[in-house]
Amino acid sequence: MTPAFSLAGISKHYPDFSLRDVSLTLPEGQVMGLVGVNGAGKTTLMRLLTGLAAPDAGEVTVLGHRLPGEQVAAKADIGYASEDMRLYRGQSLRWHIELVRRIYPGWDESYAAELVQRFDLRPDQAVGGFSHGQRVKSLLLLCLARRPRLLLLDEPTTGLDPVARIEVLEALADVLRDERRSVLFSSHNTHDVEQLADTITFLHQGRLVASADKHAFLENWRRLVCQGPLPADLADWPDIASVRANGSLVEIKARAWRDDLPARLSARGLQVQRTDPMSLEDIFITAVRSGAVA
Ligand SMILES: Nc1ncnc2c1ncn2[C@@H]1O[C@H](COP(=O)(O)OP(=O)(O)OP(=O)(O)O)[C@@H](O)[C@H]1O
Repeated sequence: MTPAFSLAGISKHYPDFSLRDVSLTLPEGQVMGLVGVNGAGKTTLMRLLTGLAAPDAGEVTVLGHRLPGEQVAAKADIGYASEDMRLYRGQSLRWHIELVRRIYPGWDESYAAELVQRFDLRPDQAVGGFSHGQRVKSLLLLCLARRPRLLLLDEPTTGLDPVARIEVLEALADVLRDERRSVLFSSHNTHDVEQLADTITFLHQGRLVASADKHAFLENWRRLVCQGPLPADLADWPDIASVRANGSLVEIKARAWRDDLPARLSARGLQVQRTDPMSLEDIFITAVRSGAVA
């Protein structure tokens, strides 16, 4: 099956920032969450996928089309919604729908009408009077009703108050459940992507820190609380991402959990007292600090 996109050895350099050697594939029909702090390179990565920016090295292929050469063909099937897209404040949502409908032949009129209902939007009100949440939902509607095969959503929940954030996430979850389209969805917030994504990719300072199936992350990472003397070489074990000792208590974060880890620790004099799963947020922070690379 053709992947929704693949990035092979991508680098992009700006004067004060570089995206370095990123290789990443999104299988068709999957939802990938792209998580990173401010300035991690999320928007840069999205812009490379839309053809708005060209890589300095590596290959970008979107829906089987090589970019930038075949970007016209690729763009017809990409829906991109980002924070800096603006609606015309004095115009209504209906006016915007008409504008986009005329540009895109694949526009699905009845789906647009369904999304107006589902997102609880007033199509005849000027969008300048919409709340931030309503504007985000309007942008999503204008993107989704084109029925693109690949949806790129750049931080759709940023700047929303908690109520609007939940509303947008629920609306998106509904839509994505129905659709099974390919989606790349970026956020600062692991909680947001956790609800929607099948796979999660962590980006930090322009590098891919880790990328895996959401359940694999949760399976592979564990926090262990142990008692005993700290073996000097523990931090070098390849399955251990971090070690913190406080007196005789030792906290270990394991990145490749296997059932034999407690026995191996015990053989070195460290008794495991408890083993806990880790949240995606904790996994992200630990992966970034330990410099784990996908
Ligand atoms: N056209 C450009 N020229 C110069 N620098 C750029 C350009 N575009 C992005 N950058 C720089 O690249 C870095 C990464 O920016 P990017 O917008 O990709 O990060 P981000 O992860 O999306 O951040 P945020 O979460 O704050 O939106 C930033 O330091 C930014 O200033």
